[in-house]
Amino acid sequence: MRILIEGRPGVGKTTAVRALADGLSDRTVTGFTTREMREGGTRVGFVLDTLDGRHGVLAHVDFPGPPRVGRYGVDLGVMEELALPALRAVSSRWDAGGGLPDPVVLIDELGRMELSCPGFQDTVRSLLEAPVDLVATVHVHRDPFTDALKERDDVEVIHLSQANRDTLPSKLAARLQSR
Ligand SMILES: Nc1ncnc2c1ncn2[C@@H]1O[C@H](COP(=O)(O)OP(=O)(O)OP(=O)(O)O)[C@@H](O)[C@H]1O
Repeated sequence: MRILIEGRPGVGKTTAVRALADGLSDRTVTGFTTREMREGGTRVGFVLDTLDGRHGVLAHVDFPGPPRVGRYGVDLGVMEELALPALRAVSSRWDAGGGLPDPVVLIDELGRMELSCPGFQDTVRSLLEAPVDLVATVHVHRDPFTDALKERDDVEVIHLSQANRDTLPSKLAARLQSR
């Protein structure tokens, strides 16, 4: 199953992915979420949390970059050292055996900062060709990488809104648990 959860900024994508992860007790869940970092009411950056409890500052107004995305410098080391290992943990299953059993990969999100890491784009492409279930959040605006994913026949796009954000995680969990 390959699912993209598409939603506008702040609609509840991270909250939905965390709720989905909590609902997948029968599956091995791996991946990451990203959340805002605030100081005195102002957003100063983004923190990346892996689903196995590691975290790092992915982007910050004080980081020089490169790359820079908007006001933020991105620390690609956080993608390479935290995000990519969390995603590649499943890959040994088809490359060499011995990877995670019955994995579901959760990615929050396929955003501009994350996609500024070339290795991340490659890893997502590999995951889409692999025998793993994948659920990723994605922004609504146009972008060549995410537009191509949304157009694939084997990818289901679900639009997240205030109307379905409370019920979607348990519905998706039920679909993924029963596989
Ligand atoms: N189902 C919900 N019910 C009530 N509040 C919610 C719900 N989902 C999210 N929120 C609130 O909305 C805010 C944004 O949520 P969240 O960070 O999950 O959104 P997001 O789409 O991931 O945002 P971003 O685009 O910044 O990544 C948070 O304050 C969160 O508590």
